[in-house]
Formats: sequence, structure tokens, C-alpha cells
Amino acid sequence: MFKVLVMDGISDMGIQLLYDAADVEVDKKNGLSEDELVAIIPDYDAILVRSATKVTERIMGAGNRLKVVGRAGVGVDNIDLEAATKRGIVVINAPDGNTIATCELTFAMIMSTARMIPQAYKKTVGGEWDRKTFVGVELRNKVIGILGMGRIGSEVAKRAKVFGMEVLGYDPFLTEERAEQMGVKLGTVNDICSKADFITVHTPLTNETRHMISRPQFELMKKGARIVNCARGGIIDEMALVEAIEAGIVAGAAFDVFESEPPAADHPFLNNPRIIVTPHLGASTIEAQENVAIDVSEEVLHILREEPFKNAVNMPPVPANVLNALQPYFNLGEKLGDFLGQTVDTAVSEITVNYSGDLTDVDTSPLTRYIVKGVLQHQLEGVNVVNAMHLAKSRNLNIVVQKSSASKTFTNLVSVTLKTKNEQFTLAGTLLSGYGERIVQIDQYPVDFAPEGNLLLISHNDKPGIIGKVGTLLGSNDVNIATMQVGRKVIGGSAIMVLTIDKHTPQNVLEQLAALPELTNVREFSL
Ligand SMILES: NC(=O)C1=CN([C@@H]2O[C@H](COP(=O)(O)OP(=O)(O)OC[C@H]3O[C@@H](n4cnc5c(N)ncnc54)[C@H](O)[C@@H]3O)[C@@H](O)[C@H]2O)C=CC1
Ligand SMILES: O=C(O)CCC(=O)C(=O)O
Repeated sequence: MFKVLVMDGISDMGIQLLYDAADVEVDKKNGLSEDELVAIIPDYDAILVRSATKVTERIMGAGNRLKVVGRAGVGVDNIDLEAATKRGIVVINAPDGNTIATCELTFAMIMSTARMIPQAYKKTVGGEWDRKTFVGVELRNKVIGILGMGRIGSEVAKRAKVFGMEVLGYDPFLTEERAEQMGVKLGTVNDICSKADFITVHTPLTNETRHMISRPQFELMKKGARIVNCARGGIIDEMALVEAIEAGIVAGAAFDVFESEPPAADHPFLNNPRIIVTPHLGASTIEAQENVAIDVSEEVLHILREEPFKNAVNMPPVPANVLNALQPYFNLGEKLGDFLGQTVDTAVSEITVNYSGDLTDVDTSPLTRYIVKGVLQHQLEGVNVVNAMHLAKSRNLNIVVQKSSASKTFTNLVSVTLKTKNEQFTLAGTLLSGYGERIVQIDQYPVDFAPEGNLLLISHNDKPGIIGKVGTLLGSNDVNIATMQVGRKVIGGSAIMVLTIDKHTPQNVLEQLAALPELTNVREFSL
């Protein structure tokens, strides 16, 4: 039974999928401190959060069965990604479900600053009938500058066009072609700051975007500019904004997010009549909360059940077509790594993977992760596909990936060579139509067996009678052989035998086999 901890009031409708799952037990909690979470997290396989709960290194360190942190939303700045990756904990988010909600709040904020609706409301309900103070501006024919043209920024741009605004955009990943399709003129941050009547930011908070709008940008602005931040506190320098309002440059601002949340009681925004604020409500619609909770629940179930998933934040994204092409190979890749990992007793210095046939046309890096995971799990604790490459890198393990043109014999072939200081070992596997996963080469020897169960790998010289001797010895010790494969390069030369055994071969039997003079090496593997 998987135990999932749901925090921060995530929508019950959205997590119905988890309640309905026979293999999942759900606990809902709110407002726990870091210490309280550290105390209970060892019981859980997954934790789901919005933005309120900070999932820190300490919490993840205590979560010894924690496999996934799910963020019901976009921004993952409340989750220590590095700590998660190190521990092989998958972090997933729900990037699409709250785009429209946040875009619509942004527009509400733009219109509220244009017409000072909250300020007018406050006076009116206070008993004043003030029709002079609140003379606003129209949006039509005004210039809006959008910094960050991803999901939300692009939706804001669409709506701004409908309001008759000229749209300027800045995003390092926005091509001229795409900007043109959206009717957006590209500009630099400073360009946009000097031309726009309204500026809205929709980037994540990163080293590059922190204080992207600060004193120098406010100095470039037109008198009467209005500023909106429904993305992340810190993208706009809060103190510089207050100064720009005092200097008469900025006429109004609307903030849903703060450098520190919640803001301190004496935060200068809270009593400034030109600044309107909301408590991080961008994603707070019934629809968005349901969407993100559904998305994150689906992904959490996939991860717990070890099924393929798509929205991991601490792993490179895998496009659906690549995932479809590679998924059938994941188990084979892991088995090849697993087998190879059992062949060595000393540190691995290099893993070389060669893909051929059908596999030359796709980005095989997700499959390489499975192979590396398979190898490393014999050397390190807690390895999985999330942290495999990170662990390999941190141990200076060289991963070489090669692609060669179609294999002569197989339509697809994955060949993996493991190198240590003193030895190297190669295995190759394929997916055979109608037969599934097969190992088809061990070092230079052609073989053909399924990578599963208990295997005995025996090196010997190709002489008559050896197979019989091995069979008799195993039979007399009640060790049943399920399948047997013999591989040799030339008649009478060195050869190998691969036997699938119904159960684990006892140590004393392995020793008796090793004592047979015709055998040069006997090793047991378990896959
Ligand atoms: N107030 C709220 O409740 C919510 C806030 N957000 C926040 O809104 C922001 C945007 O969300 P989405 O549009 O879904 O994300 P997104 O990932 O689709 O878009 C972000 C865009 O920012 C761009 N970007 C990154 N660095 C940049 C830089 N230095 N300069 C200019 N552009 C840069 C990226 O290229 C990307 O196109 C995120 O920070 C997210 O956390 C999202 C949902 C709700
Ligand atoms: O969960 C929330 O309400 C915050 C949403 C948000 O900021 C995000 O998705 O990045």
C-alpha cells in the first residue's frame, strides 16, 4: 500500500483518483511546520503540495521511503530540487492546469490598476462618494510589455490584442517567427520598459530574472506606467518600485506575489494607495485547482506504480513520440545494466552504450538512464532513473554513447560495455518480435536467452562431455536447469554456457562446479 500525504488544501475533487486507487492510502494535512513534517514523512511514499509547504532538504532526508514530491501548480521554488535529485526523489509539477486562471487574474490586475477598482471600492463601502480621484486610463491603443512569453505570457498577449493593445514581448526562447504569429513585437527588457504603458512579468524567478526590473529600468519608464506581477516575488525590485511611485514615474502597480510571503505587516506595499495586492491567488480558481490536482495525482500514481510519467522537473523532459519509441526497451536496458553490474567487483570507470538499428533515429538518453541505473544499483544505495546520471557524474564515471548504422542481424540492438581498471565486459540485447527481450551477445559469444531469473554463466573450453558433466553435477544437487545456451567462436576454442536455473544455486554447488578442471570460470547472476 502506498501512502500519500496531501498538503496545502489541494482540491479533493482533483485527488479523487488517489482516493479511488486500491493501492493508495491518502492523508490530508495542513499547515505543518518543518519539524512536524520531518517527524511524519518517514511513513509516506509521496507528498503533494501547493506553494505554502516548503519541501526542504531536511524533510527529504527524513523521508526514507519518499519517491515523489508532487507540486499541484507550476513553480517549484518551494521544493529543494537538488536535494530531491541527489536522493532519487522525482519532483513533478502540473504546468498546464493553472495557465488560464493566472492569465485571467493578470488581466483583472491590469484592469484594476487602470481603473483603480479596489481603491474605489474601499472608499465607496467606507461611505465616501468620490468621483474625482479615480479617473483611470483605457487599455485600447496602449502598449503592453510582457516579460516571459511562456504559457501564461502568451495567453496574456492574446487577450491584450483583443483589448486593442500593442504587445511587446521579451523571452530569450521566443523566436521572431512565433512572435510574428502571435502579433507580438520583440524587444529587450530596457526597450520594453521605455515604451510600455503596462508591464507584466511571467517568468520564473531565477538568477537572471531576479530584480529584472529595478532602478535602472524604472528610470527608463514613461511617466504613468503601470506594473503587474502575478509570477514570482523578486522579479520586480519591490523597494525600487516604491521609489518609482514616489518619484511620480509609476502610476500604479498590482502584485499577487511577494519577495517574502506572506509580506510583513509593515511591508511598504500594504499601505500604498497606488499598489493593489492579492495573497498569491493566481491559480486560485475551482477549475485550476481541480486541473492541477488531477494532473499531479495521475503522475504520482504512475511514479508509485513504476509506470512511465512525463512532467518530472528534475529530469529532462521526454517528448511523447520518444517515450513511445523507447518504452519497450526500458526493461531490457535496465536488465543489461543489472547483469553487467553483477560482473564487476571493483569500481566501474566507463560505460559505453552502442545503439543500432531502429534506435539510431531517436534520442536514446532516457534509455541510457535505465542502463546506468541498472549498473550502479550494485554499487550504490538508492539509485533510480532520476539520480542515475547525477550519481555517475559525481563519481567521475564516464558514459559514452555511440550510434552505429543498422545491425546486420537484428533490427535493433543495444550493446553495453562496462570497463573497470583491469577488465571489461560486453553484453548486447535486442527486442525480438514475438519473443520479447533477449540477450544475444556476451563478450564475443553469440547467445540467445531471456534476461530473467537465476542464471549461471560458465566459461570453459569447447570439448565433448562438458555439458553432460555440468548437468549431472547440478542434477545430483537438486538444481533444476530450465534452459541452456552454449556459445563459442570456433570449434574447440573457448566457449560459454548460460543456464537458467529454477532457484538460487547453493554456494557449495557453485564451488563444486568451479572445481571441474574443464571450467575456467563460474558465476551466478540474478535478474
Ligand atoms: N501567481 C500564481 O499563483 C501563479 C504564478 N505562476 C508563475 O508564473 C510564471 C510563469 O508560468 P508559466 O507561463 O506557466 O511558465 P512557462 O515556463 O510556460 O513560461 C515562463 C517563460 O519565462 C521565460 N523566461 C525564462 N527566463 C527568462 C528571462 N531571463 N527573461 C525572459 N523570459 C524568461 C521562459 O522562456 C518561458 O517562456 C512562473 O514563475 C510560475 O511559477 C504560475 C501559476 C500561478
Ligand atoms: O498553488 C498555488 O496556488 C500557487 C500557484 C503557483 O504559484 C504556481 O503554480 O506556480
